[in-house]
Amino acid sequence: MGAVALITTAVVQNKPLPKNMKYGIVLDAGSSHTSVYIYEWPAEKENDTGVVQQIDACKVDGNGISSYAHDPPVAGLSLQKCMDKAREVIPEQQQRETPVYLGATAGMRLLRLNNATLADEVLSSVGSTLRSYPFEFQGARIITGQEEGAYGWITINYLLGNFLENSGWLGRLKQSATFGALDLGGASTQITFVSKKEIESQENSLHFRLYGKSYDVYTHSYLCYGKDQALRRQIAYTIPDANNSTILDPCFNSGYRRNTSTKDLYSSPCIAQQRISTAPSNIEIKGTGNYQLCKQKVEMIFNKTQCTYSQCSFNGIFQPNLEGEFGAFSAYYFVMDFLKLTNEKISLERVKEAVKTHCSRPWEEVLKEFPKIKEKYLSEYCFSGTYILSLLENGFGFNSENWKDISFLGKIKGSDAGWTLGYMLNLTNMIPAELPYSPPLSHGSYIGLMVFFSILLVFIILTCWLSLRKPKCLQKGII
Ligand SMILES: Nc1ccn([C@@H]2O[C@H](COP(=O)(O)OP(=O)(O)O)[C@@H](O)[C@H]2O)c(=O)n1
Ligand SMILES: [Ca+2]
Repeated sequence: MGAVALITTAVVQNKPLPKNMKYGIVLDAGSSHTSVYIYEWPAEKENDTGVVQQIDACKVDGNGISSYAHDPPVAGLSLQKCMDKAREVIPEQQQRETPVYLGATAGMRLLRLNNATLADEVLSSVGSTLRSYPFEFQGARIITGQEEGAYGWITINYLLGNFLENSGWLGRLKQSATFGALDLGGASTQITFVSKKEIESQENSLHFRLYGKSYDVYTHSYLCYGKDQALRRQIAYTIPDANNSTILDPCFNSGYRRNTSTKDLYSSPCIAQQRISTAPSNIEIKGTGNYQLCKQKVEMIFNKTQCTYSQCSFNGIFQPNLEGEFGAFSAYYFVMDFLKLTNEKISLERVKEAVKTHCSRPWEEVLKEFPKIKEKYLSEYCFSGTYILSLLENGFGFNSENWKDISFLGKIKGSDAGWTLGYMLNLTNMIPAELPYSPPLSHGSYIGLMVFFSILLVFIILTCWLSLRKPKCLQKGII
């Protein structure tokens, strides 16, 4: 009876308390669109790694907030539908203590370069909408390219569980067990990885201490090298003169046609050096679908000639040798997923063949096969595939050898790969510099051991009792 009481007490007394969940909201105000992410984690475990999970993602209708520069109040209104949804997802009693962060990226960086006042107006418009909700508003700001790179790196390694793996004594012996992060947006692209070599330029160097381990990280954000801005630059290279308004473009499938206004094309600061005064006001782009020619045109935007460091990627930017494995996400994933090239066993040569084949397909055929995909996206996969290959190979220096080290990542354990999770983890101080104390036994193992020892105790008591009784019986028998 004593043993039964012991077991019951152990189980009842140590039953885990009902989970007290916490929530956080991050808005990723990208150049092409805004997404609202909702995260959830158990309050008592917030310093563990891998406990924060994305429970909802909502895509805001329309384009990115920078596209509302002509009418800033509408930028805030555009967020309402997704914020109303957040109010439905997060339990009412938790809403007041749920932080909301908005981080704007390269689209807003470009708007700020064009017109800082308009950029401020857009930010205050989205800020006042977010303040009108019952959450704890923590600010709406333009994050730096360095932050964007760093938080993307933190997100994927947190979700992959790499920090936990490195934190034990065995992990400390390992060289580089984190994944590098490759993020391709519409207006900028980031590359971030741990480097053993000296980082020669201060602005590309980050130092982190996470879960008791130090990381020296290289990062760079290339403004204007997101795929939408790169496409503009590629088109701007062949603007015809006033007498002729047609461009033959090898980066679009043959048979594809698109009209574009030069004013719109030239509105971006990324085209500053390519503007010509004699350009017609409207141009018609006609696709010719030729991968090789497209690649040649795309490569014109990488300047490989000047470098004041021991080595550079392009445009005179220092980059140490690539090290370890990489996770490529955002537009890298969307494009490669469409082209069915995310399987890591596919070699670089086969990827090139597949992009070449896609570029050579007539537009009519592509359109027939994918009637549900938005025409803007569908028409740009030839360019995007070619650009991704050029950026990775010609820009960052990947080759047939280390291509296998790139994994194209959409979601990791249910959460989107991107900078938002890392941003929230940092701002809520959820990643400790040192290893948090954790009891040597988990709840399950503790109960298991209690049960085991209780059974052992019963067994010992029974054995003793039997061995003490036996002689008495025998004695009785003799008598
Ligand atoms: N399903 C999707 C969604 C986005 N995208 C692209 O992914 C990119 C996302 O960039 P972004 O809006 O985050 O821009 P940045 O501010 O990060 O430069 C854009 O080029 C979109 O066109 C895509 O190719 N397929
Ligand atoms: Ca982005």
